[in-house]
Amino acid sequence: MLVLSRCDRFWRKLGCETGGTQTILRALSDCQTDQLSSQKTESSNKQTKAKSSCHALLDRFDQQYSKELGDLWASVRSVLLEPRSWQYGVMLNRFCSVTDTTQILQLQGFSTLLLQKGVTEKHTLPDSGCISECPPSDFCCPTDGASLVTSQHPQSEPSLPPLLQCYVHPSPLRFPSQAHRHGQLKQYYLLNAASLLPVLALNVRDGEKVLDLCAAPGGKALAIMQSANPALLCCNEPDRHRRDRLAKTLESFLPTSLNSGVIVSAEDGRSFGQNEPGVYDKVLVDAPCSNDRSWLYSSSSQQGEQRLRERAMLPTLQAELLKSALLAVRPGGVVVYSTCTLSSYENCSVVRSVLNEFPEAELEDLQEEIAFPLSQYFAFNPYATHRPSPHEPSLQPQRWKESYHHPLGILVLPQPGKTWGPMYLSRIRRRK
Ligand SMILES: C[S@@+](CC[C@H](N)C(=O)[O-])C[C@H]1O[C@@H](n2cnc3c(N)ncnc32)[C@H](O)[C@@H]1O
Repeated sequence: MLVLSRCDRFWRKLGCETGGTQTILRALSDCQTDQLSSQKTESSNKQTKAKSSCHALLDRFDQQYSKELGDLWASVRSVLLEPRSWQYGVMLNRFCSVTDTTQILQLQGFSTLLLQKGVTEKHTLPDSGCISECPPSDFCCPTDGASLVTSQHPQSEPSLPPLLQCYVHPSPLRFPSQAHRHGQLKQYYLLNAASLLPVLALNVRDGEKVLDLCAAPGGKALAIMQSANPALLCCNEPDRHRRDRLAKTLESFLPTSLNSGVIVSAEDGRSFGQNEPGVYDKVLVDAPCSNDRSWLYSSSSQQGEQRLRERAMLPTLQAELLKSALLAVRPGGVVVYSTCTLSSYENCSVVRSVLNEFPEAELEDLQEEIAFPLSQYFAFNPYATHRPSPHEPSLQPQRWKESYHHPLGILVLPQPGKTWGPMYLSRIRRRK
């Protein structure tokens, strides 16, 4: 397996020279040679480098998730306990040239995962008048260099066709992260591809006002900006250090010409709805949660115990954030609630309690829009991809509220070969 992160030379070339496919291919070939020679050392170090999981958390997960997921827990558990099997997604930045990166990704066997509206539509690029019929791998006008927005000119016209592009690899090949370079936009963002699903469910349209209530470090805010041109994206994060990270992420990926439309705020999300009632068309609540993947690798047993104590408090905070979001969204607008835990206490129980308190809130189905079309890439909870037979009455939204066992959303379950997730998402519309 080729692990590119070990190949500094290659990435130095990519970062500095940003061009010339030949240069990149030469560097790639150097990299492969280096990689082969390092494989022996790597396998001999395998034992010492393995992360160790926290017993207290694993015990708790075993107790809870074997009940909640039944037989599926064994395979989810095997993925969570094997970080070397984890896949990584590479989300491209539409605000700079990604042609070289795209070529490298394709050479490495990556393929596009998510193609959003407009991918095969004809787009007129305002600068050049050039009409490009965009293939999945290249959104820029292929023949007209003038219309290419490059990383050397990061402040160029941002009104490119919205297109959320994420590349994934069938094996756990990790693409290296890009260093921050002053005055240059980054070409891609590494993420768990399941993180894009809440953004797809939010389905932001050009000109909408959007609130990302819990925004740091900013991955989903970036994905929103890749997928549409909102009139306003307010990224809220109360934690100072995390807010600094968020600001840095936004600065590294978005041209300054977008600064007036993308703002950072520092409120406690629980009071946002009261302070700005009915202002937003769409609100994302990517809630603080017990992040199963990373919590499992807590640095000490004390940290693990501490997290278990925090875990008990999370559902109350999450419900307050979701209620606040429902106040902040306009009548007819949409709220997406998401977490990266498998825990039903932080997922459907939170959604259920808020739906019960908000008669004007209506649960929306994500099966047709997300789970069915994307089940080739992601493993969902069985309910999400269950198609009722003609004789089986399908559950109507009203009945979902009453059905205790319905997950009230969809859950991405890490599985061997589809290691994305955990990611829970639920979409709620505020009635007019
Ligand atoms: C799961 S992370 C968000 C990840 C982010 N959406 C992304 O995609 O990069 C949850 C965030 O919620 C923030 N948070 C915690 N308490 C909050 C509160 N009361 N109001 C708003 N955000 C809060 C945390 O500091 C954390 O940064």
